[in-house]
Amino acid sequence: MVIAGCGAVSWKRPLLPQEAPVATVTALPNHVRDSFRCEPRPDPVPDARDSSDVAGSRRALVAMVIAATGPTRTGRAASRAFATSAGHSARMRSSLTPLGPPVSRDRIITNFPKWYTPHACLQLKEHFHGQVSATCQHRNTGTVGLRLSKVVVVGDLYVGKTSLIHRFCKNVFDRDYKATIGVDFEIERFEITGIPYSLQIWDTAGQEKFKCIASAYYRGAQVIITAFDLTDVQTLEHTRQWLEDALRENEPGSCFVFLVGTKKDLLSGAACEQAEVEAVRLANEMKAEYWSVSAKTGENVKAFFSRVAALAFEQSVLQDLEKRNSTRLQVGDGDLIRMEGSPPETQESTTSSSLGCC
Ligand SMILES: Nc1nc2c(ncn2[C@@H]2O[C@H](COP(=O)(O)OP(=O)(O)OP(=O)(O)O)[C@@H](O)[C@H]2O)c(=O)[nH]1
Repeated sequence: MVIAGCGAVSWKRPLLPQEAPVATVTALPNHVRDSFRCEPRPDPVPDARDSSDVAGSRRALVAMVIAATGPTRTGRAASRAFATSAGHSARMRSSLTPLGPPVSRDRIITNFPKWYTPHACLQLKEHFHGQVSATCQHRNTGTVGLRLSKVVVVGDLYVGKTSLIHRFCKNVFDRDYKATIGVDFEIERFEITGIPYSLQIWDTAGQEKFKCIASAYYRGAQVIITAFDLTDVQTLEHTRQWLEDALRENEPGSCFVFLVGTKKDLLSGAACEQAEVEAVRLANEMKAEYWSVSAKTGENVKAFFSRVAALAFEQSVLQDLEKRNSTRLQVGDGDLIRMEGSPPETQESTTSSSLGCC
């Protein structure tokens, strides 16, 4: 937040749940500013996996608004909002194009990325599920390649959520702290076993006063990342509450959960090990996968997000296959296609042949 003089404050207006990143507004009139204060929860967030076109057009609109208002705004937050949104619209265009430009080489995943520690990981296996590999080989992944998986990053203020996302998405690190106001997001495109796949990574504000805005964006998450600062044990303790809040907005069992210790560069070997023991214990309680990372040095950042993308992708393909199979079974087993007067054997053979031909 940047003080612009005379009590005027440069704001990044909190996103409406259906919106993309937003213009920074300088010197908001009080009645407008009041309307941004914490209100009852806004409309439900549309599932990110189904709303890319809506978000894309809104994002383009927002970018235009920002372009129009840009010169009147001051402060770092303003330029950051502009840069971010412009980046979004460019990136979004390509993510909406099914056969868009190839992704950069370091976003291509061919082998299942490994866990950080086997003591707190969601899956020990080192290969994609057999069915997933076969489906991808035949390019038969249905709509998975066109979808976005929503990833929500939560945790106390100052733990390094924004820095982690920016290191991965933009390969930058900023030592100056700029609080996130409300939410922001990035879209990252991958190619996983030959199939295009995108993550929509939501950065939420850790400050208590913005929590009610941020929590409106938890819904529809396929992945929840709870971040804490490895040098501040209190932030680890608070992850339990952050996770509870995020899970409350989602279907039970529908999210992958990660616990991420940040600022690994600030700890020596022994101190880091000690902090990790505590974190792994909590990760197991939370049924989360644990990672230690450093946004400053970049250590483990790419490996971590690759793991997130692979797990989310595999789950999306499996869900898609399951949906297709259950649709076939419903058609095959339903009364609608039962042939009146057919003997039971004929009915059965009708059912199996209808399964085989779909
Ligand atoms: N040394 C070191 N500093 C870091 C690292 N990650 C973040 N920081 C610093 O920690 C401070 C807070 O980082 P942010 O990424 O803005 O924290 P945040 O969790 O997004 O904070 P909120 O937006 O308020 O929720 C900044 O000054 C960063 O430069 C890291 O890996 N190593």
